[in-house]
Amino acid sequence: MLNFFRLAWKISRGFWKSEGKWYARLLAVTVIALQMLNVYVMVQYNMWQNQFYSTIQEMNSARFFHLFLYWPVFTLIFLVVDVNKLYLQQMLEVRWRTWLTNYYLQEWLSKRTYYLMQILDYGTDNPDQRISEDVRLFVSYLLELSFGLFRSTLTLASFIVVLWNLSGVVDLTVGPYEISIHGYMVWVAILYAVAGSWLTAVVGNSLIRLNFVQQRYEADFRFSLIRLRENGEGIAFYNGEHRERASFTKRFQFIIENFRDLMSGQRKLSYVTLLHWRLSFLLPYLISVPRIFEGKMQLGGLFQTATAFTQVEQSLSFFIDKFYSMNEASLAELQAVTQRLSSFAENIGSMHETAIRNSITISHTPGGLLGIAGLSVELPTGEVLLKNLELEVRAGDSLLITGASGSGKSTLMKTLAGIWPFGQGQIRIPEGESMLFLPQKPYLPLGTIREILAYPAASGFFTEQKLREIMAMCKLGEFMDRLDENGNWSQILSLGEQQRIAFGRAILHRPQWLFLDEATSALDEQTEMAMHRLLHEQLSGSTIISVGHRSTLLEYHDRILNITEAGSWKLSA
Ligand SMILES: Nc1ncnc2c1ncn2[C@@H]1O[C@H](COP(=O)(O)OP(=O)(O)OP(=O)(O)O)[C@@H](O)[C@H]1O
Repeated sequence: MLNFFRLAWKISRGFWKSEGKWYARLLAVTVIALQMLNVYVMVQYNMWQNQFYSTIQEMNSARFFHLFLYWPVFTLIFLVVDVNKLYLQQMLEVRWRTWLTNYYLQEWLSKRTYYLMQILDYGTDNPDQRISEDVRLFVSYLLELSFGLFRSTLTLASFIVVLWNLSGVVDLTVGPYEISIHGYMVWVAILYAVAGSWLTAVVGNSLIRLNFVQQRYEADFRFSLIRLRENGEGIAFYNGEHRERASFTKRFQFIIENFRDLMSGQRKLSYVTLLHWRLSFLLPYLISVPRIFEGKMQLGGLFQTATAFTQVEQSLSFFIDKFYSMNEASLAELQAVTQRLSSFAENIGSMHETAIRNSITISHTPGGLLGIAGLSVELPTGEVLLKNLELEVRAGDSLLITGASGSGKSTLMKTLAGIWPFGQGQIRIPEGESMLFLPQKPYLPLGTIREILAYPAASGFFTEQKLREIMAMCKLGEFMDRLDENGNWSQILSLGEQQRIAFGRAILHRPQWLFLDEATSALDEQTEMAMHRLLHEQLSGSTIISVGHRSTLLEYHDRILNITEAGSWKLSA
């Protein structure tokens, strides 16, 4: 239990010390103050009841009606306090969740943690679920349980003494008959609850749809996060983090907007449910008041008991529902969520350490030169893939990297892109020159073909005419009329078509350095040659470094780096 509090505080403290801390603290203090006010007014109400019934016992009807005027005042205070307490609690929840989601997104995207987690797999399952579902549950459960515990403790302490001192048998008049019914309040309560449930169902109807939509938005948000995890490599090659971030923010916005509608709907429903709850205090009085005027009964004690009983019963059921029931266990769920979030944060930390430990130094130097000195590329296990590579590639050169399957060609490309941290040596990157990496399986973001072609630039970056021209060159003419069609194109297009889209992207972006990692593997030899010819024509000044198996590629490259057995290599012209 102590460990749970420690972990929960570790996850929470950032928010309570963040930029918006004063507003958050003000919201929390206001909710607590409203809760205290609520309990205070409840005690006043209970005292008012004493006076009220004494007046009835004295058969002083004038004073009775005078005291009765206090009831709407109490009711109004209860309604305004309770409804707004919930609303403010939800405002705090929205702010806290937004902060915590942004925090985890920032940590997950920084230092390419999302990609390192994918290649190292230190046991963080579904990071997307941690960010979308667990953060939501953590914030909502923690607030609900903390405020609920506070309120119930205060109420229980205030009313348990009252109930202890008041008890008795309930006498009831039904028409001409006087009967004593044990459990009378229970029957009234059951009927009243059924009526309340029906009314709640009618007023709360719109909440069902809103909840449904909310779940869909949550799932959409989660799915977009899953896509980043699945396509980590492609996004890392494109440095597409900023575009991904924009897409996440947009989807998260839908969640928050719908949640605001939910909050308004819930506010309406709360007026009904809380009015129902408030009326339940009046009901026993209304039923019994005629007999008091007849002087046949002294019901003050009974109704006081009823009020105190309701308060004590509700406070106690909070403990039972939220704390002691291990089946429904909100606390158990909160503990699990806390555990999942803190292990996720720990794994992010160890990924950041891995990135820092990276002993491959990448520097940016002027002069249009890619220089590699003493570069050894390793696997996370320490196994060496490539030993002591010395290589210089000048602007305008072209280099083909060959070698048996599994020899480490793709890993060398990842190292040059700066996304593979395992190994030693120095890489000098030409300063201020644009670089583009095309992997074997291109990354296609969700959206239209126009957005996909422009990626990682924004969709409006290139003119329609330019896009059509490039599509014609890359033999993608059949999709020209579908430029603005939304779809999961990575599922629709063939790998060859996807690779031609990546070529189109390269020509659009005109990088000074282009790295192709088996980027034409799915094309037939003729189309492959046509694509390379196109690159040479369109990007004549660019340096091209390719990984490939086919001999047809030799024609388009000046030099060959062949990775041979056990990490050795050979450079030939
Ligand atoms: N994340 C990883 N963890 C452990 N081993 C890895 C990881 N990524 C790659 N490897 C291993 O590194 C070796 C080199 O892989 P790489 O993809 O660089 O080979 P390649 O020469 O490009 O192969 P191919 O020609 O088949 O594409 C392979 O044995 C592969 O199993």
